[in-house]
Amino acid sequence: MPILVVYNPVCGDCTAEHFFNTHVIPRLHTANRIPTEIIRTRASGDAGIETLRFLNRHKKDVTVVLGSGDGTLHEIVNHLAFTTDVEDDRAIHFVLVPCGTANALYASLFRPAPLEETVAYRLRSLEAFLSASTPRLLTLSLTFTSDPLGSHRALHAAILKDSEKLRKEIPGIERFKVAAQQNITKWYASHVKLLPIPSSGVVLTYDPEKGDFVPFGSDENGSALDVHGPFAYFLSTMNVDRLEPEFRINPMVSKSPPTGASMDVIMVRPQRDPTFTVDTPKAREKFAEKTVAVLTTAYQDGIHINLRYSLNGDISGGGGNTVVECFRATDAPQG
Ligand SMILES: Nc1ncnc2c1ncn2[C@@H]1O[C@H](COP(=O)(O)OP(=O)(O)OP(=O)(O)O)[C@@H](O)[C@H]1O
Repeated sequence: MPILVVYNPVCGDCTAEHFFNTHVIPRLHTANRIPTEIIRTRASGDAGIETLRFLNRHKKDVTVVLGSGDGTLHEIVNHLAFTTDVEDDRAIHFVLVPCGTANALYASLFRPAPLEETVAYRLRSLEAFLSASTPRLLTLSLTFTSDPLGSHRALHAAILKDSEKLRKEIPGIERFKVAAQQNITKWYASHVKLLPIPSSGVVLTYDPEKGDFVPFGSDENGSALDVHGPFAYFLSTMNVDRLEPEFRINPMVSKSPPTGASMDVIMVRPQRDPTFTVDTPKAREKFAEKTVAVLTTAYQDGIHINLRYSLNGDISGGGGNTVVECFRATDAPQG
């Protein structure tokens, strides 16, 4: 199978090229899997263009050994998704070499073994490929955004956008925390319609008592679930249980893996706080302390999804509403 090696020299701390020259390419050679082509991206968008060009040159299944973070992989997938140039029945195997900042997909698929040395950890996907292990299928979603007001972004998108401006100054994952602080008092007025998972006909919600998903209340009849904001945090994920190696924002992806195509939605809605009365700048500032507190516990192996309010609005071990809501649903009409 033809092998395309692509790396992004500016992702993460800009060491992908060195890592590839020192470890990845020599390892491919010793395993006698000689790269068909090696591409060093020159600009944003290059990885997608080069992958498509490679696919068109080699009319069969291909392997892409990709040295980057999540963004470059996302670019390739997006580029291929919107082209009509590639036959549908082609298999594209990705071998991920984490060189980016967060590497959420890699960190979700591969957990470091105790005392595992960093280079060996980063070569796990490559070694899996060389030992012909069975590839993992991932779910892809096609998202259409229609926002009549044009200006609303959910907290997670806001963090990503603002963290990009900090890349030079803070090359590591710390920039996500700084960007989160810059956006934490914002609330996002919006409304989301969650559609039932086709295989079960229901929208699922996480129940901390059961430690698992259960059908959402009255929606066992299979109807869509309307969720109204404002939202202090909103994220939808597929395939990943974490957004950086220790920030396990959606532990249910690994604890209770989806059986078919679905997406998980994680949200914090301030109006679930029993002490919420009225939306004022002061109330937002006060609630931001709770958002920070609850999201910080995602770093403790994702325990945030079990936290509930007590009657006085504290979020430490009460029996009221969950602070974070976690749903499993689909985002598009089926059939
Ligand atoms: N040669 C290049 N010059 C400038 N930008 C590039 C180049 N090649 C790729 N890019 C861009 O670099 C950006 C960052 O890459 P990527 O997202 O893979 O790394 P990261 O942001 O450090 O990691 P992560 O997404 O895991 O946090 C991408 O948006 C991509 O378009």
